[in-house]
Amino acid sequence: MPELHHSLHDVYGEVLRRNPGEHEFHQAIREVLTSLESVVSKHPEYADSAVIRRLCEPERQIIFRVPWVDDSGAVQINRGFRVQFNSALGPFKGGLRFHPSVNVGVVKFLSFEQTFKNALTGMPIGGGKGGSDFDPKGRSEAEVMRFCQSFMTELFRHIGEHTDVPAGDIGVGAREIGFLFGQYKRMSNRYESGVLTGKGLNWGGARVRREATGYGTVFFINEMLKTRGQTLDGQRVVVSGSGNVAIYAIEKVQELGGTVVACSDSGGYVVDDKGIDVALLKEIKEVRRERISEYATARGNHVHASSEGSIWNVPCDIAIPSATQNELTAGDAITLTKNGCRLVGEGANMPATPEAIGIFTAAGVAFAPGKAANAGGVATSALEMQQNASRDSWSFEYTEERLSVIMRKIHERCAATADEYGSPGNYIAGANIAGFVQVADAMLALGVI
Ligand SMILES: NC(=O)C1=CN([C@@H]2O[C@H](COP(=O)(O)OP(=O)(O)OC[C@H]3O[C@@H](n4cnc5c(N)ncnc54)[C@H](O)[C@@H]3O)[C@@H](O)[C@H]2O)C=CC1
Ligand SMILES: O=C(O)CCC(=O)C(=O)O
Repeated sequence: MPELHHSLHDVYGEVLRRNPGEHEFHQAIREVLTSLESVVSKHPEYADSAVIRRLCEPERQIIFRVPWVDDSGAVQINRGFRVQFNSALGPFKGGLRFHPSVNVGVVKFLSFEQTFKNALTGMPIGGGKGGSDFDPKGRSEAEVMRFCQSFMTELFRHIGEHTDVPAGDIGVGAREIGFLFGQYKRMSNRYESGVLTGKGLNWGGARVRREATGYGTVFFINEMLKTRGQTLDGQRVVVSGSGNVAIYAIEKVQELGGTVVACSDSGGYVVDDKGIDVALLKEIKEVRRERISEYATARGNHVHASSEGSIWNVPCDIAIPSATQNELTAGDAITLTKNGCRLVGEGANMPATPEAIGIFTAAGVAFAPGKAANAGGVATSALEMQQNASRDSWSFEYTEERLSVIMRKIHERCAATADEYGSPGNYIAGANIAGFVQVADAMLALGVI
């Protein structure tokens, strides 16, 4: 890991001291600060005005108790979080994650990343993220509903279409957004469509929001390939995860001529050399909510399922990690590179460890960071907010075209910024610097707040 310029080193020291044990948050901050070296040497005003220090401190952090009654009548207690990181560009915006690994450090890293990602979309949205250590796995629909109602009973006083607009993330899809929206409506006595995004199509949701993160990631990868004179046609692709992002990334890769040969869940992975059958995957994951091993059972003998080893052992040209943070390690990066992988696009938030990124960079593997590549989800959420504000509903084709233009512009902006700051082809530097400059300039204009 490179040494930081002394002013950035001091900022990082303060982050470590104030946020002990929050490793993912430290990791996300360190990556951005490393990219800012060239910015502070060109523009010392960012260091002078303490804007970088202010940007590393969330505006507000909310932690609350979520009590609920399970199907056996026992009282369960979970912890709820919402970190409202930065609202210089607009209302806080970002998803809710329900997973046992959720803690304040994870939510802080996600909301910090979200701030830059949202800036890159070019939409007027600030950064936030939230969630709970609630584990939806194995819970009945009635339990999930009671949990969501209790969670919103506290959250509702902190959100609003002009304040903070949550959406889904791991463990939170259209079903959970429905329960959350229902409780918000009941508590506030307002049909405030713009308070949550990812809603169902017949109650204020936007077409393409479900597909947007996965499709957007593939649009971004397609732009990267174009700069190399290539297309997705004939490429062998591995996508980790089998949730919202993964399913629609797989769908779009195959629509554009690539073959996705493997996907996974937290229990293992499947290899299907004929190409993942997306309709079957949707049936298993979205309808039946079953394990990925069921895919192999349903598909027949040519599909190999494994609960040992790593999905990254499967040879591919392109890897799209779309499950969770730090899922792709240095060892995985070495294997992927040896097996001929030439491009990695992050569908998830921070799925590659810093060591893995170092290995890809040294090997000349093109690398797209999540805050740029997966920004299509939140960008389409902003399109949902636009439709809600104007009481409108756009067609699938029109919305997908808007998404593809947004992703092309994000790609152009990251590439141009990387060139401008002396790191051509480095999308990490391009994304971090472009996002930072936009948020920092807005913060400077708003005074010391
Ligand atoms: N849903 C969205 O619009 C967006 C999501 N993301 C990010 O994409 C990633 C995936 O999110 P979603 O698809 O929405 O969630 P999801 O809950 O729909 O799917 C998550 C998938 O990851 C798998 N998974 C979780 N932990 C795992 C582990 N430790 N090892 C292997 N697999 C694991 C799950 O089994 C599931 O297949 C997350 O990092 C999320 O923050 C990023 C941008 C937008
Ligand atoms: O659509 C949104 O507001 C949330 C998307 C999200 O959580 C993310 O980009 O990581």
